[in-house]
Amino acid sequence: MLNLFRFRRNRKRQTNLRPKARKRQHRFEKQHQPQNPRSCHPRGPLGNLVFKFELKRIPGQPELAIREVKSKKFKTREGLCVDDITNGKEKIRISAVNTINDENPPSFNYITKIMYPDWYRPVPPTGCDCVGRCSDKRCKCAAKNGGEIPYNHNGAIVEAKPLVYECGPACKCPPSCYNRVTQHGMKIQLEIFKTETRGWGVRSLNSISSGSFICEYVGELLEDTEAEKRTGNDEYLFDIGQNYSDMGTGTGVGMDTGTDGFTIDAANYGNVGRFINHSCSPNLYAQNVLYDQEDKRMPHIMLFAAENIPPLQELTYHYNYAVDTVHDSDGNIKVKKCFCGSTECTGRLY
Ligand SMILES: C[S@@+](CC[C@H](N)C(=O)[O-])C[C@H]1O[C@@H](n2cnc3c(N)ncnc32)[C@H](O)[C@@H]1O
Repeated sequence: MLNLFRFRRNRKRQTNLRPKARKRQHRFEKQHQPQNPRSCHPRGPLGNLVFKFELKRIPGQPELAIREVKSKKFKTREGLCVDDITNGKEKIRISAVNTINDENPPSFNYITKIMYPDWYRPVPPTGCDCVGRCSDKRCKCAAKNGGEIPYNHNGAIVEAKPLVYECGPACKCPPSCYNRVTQHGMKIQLEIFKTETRGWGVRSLNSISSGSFICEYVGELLEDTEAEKRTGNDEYLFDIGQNYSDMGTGTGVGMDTGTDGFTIDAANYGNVGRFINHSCSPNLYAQNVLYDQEDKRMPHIMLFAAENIPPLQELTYHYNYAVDTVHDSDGNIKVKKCFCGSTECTGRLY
């Protein structure tokens, strides 16, 4: 009632105003119009209705992961058992968190680069001549990728490819070139955590957008014949040949290794990639990448986000085992149940 009264008084006063001032007055009145008593929504500065909502938690609804991460400082995080499993070897530290039991993560030698065999002599790839920035049309490396740089300007991979060629040491472009992504290493803050059923797993403290580079699968590079001798300890074997022949879709941790190929063993020497579990509905995929050498039989295995991933969701990829093809040292078929928990779970890892 009071508002209405003021409004009327202003209208009266308006008649004595000059045109410019009247316009201003009009605008003011429009913005501060009394509300329609039947409408419960206030009006904003432009006279539009403003709808306000209040979000209330359902009783018992769990806290959002993002809050859990942001509200607690690292040191006070529940279950924190190792501050940095990399011992300072990565640019970003990777913590280990165990809220299940008192176990610490298994010991292994943390490495950040693939360990090549003694006989290995890398053949450096030919580089591009792009002085300023690489572009789809002129860059020789883009040409190797089918005429386009496989990343966008945010560093996200555009699509999965059999093989991605990044610019390398012989290229004239600067380190900031957008065709250099995985070679700069991990950017996403990861942690390892103890799961109920699958040993240790990996998750991120931040949300991850689709196409982001997560980490490389690093370990000792072995010839398949050498890897086959490690059947008793095959939990961390990644068959590169399998990944390459599958045109970038398959992976193959612990796979039956074929001949004439290479395998990465991360059991004794490895990085955080060794802790990434299998899921039948994975949120990561393994991408072959070459940049520092030319041999297509041994590309780097780089893991990328296949979708947007919220904070603290476990990161997984598909190991791509063919069921009944994994054998123990006596030649018997090994059976391993899958506990990924996905609705699409096939029940068997191998
Ligand atoms: C590369 S390691 C992954 C890290 C492992 N969880 C650890 O604690 O070190 C692969 C092994 O993890 C376990 N694993 C991974 N994904 C699994 C799944 N979905 N179901 C059951 N076990 C799984 C299996 O023992 C498998 O051989």
